[in-house]
Amino acid sequence: MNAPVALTPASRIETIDWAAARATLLDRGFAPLGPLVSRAECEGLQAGFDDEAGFRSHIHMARHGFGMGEYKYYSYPLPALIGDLRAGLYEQLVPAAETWAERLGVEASYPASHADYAALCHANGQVRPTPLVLRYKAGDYNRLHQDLYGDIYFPFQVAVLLSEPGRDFEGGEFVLVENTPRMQSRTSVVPLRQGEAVVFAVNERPRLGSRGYHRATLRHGVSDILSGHRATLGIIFHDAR
Ligand SMILES: O=C(O)CCC(=O)C(=O)O
Ligand SMILES: [Fe+2]
Repeated sequence: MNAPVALTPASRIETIDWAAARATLLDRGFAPLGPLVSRAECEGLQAGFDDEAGFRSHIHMARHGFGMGEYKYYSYPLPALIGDLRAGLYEQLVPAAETWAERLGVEASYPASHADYAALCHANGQVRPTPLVLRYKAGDYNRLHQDLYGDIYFPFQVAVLLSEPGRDFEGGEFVLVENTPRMQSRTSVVPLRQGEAVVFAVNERPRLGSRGYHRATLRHGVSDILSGHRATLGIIFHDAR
């Protein structure tokens, strides 16, 4: 059985050990956050995939060379659960984003609230919502990629696994690959159960080397789904051009 998940998204976000999560994120470029979405909500989000309403576009990944599988971007207004998670997670991640910018030596200021951050995106012509739900079946996969949608981007994003490994699908692991200049790639597999979340770098992370911080580039993807069906909720904090 999965651990019970507290009632509201805000209270679930509060139960996360953010000091530890931010430290892991800064150290490795990703951090598992544990249970974030209840089983009933996971099932509800998956069932909603077949609705026409509520989404702005439906992507068949093979047509774009992204892999195999499909995804849909939500339209505004976002479902309350997703809007609440997006706003609540953003606030907890701002301190890490600021440290990150400092270490990378970039000018960046992140408003305290996601509403203000979204307004910045919108003023820059990035007005289309980016939260999405992805669905894969046996044989599908997601090629390593980055979710950049314009000049403005928040350095982290969150993915929530909506299916239960072993029960609903096999294979289909969430993977991250880090590339550092003059070094070979490093791969990380993030084990997730239904409703569990991971926060990870959208693009680059400051990596501590012998001469201070340098940039390492991260990409994420999903290994082959061997059987069954797998779904994910993706929460990206910047909007798209
Ligand atoms: O299905 C996954 O686990 C990866 C989803 C993804 O690419 C994303 O959330 O940006
Ligand atoms: Fe992605």
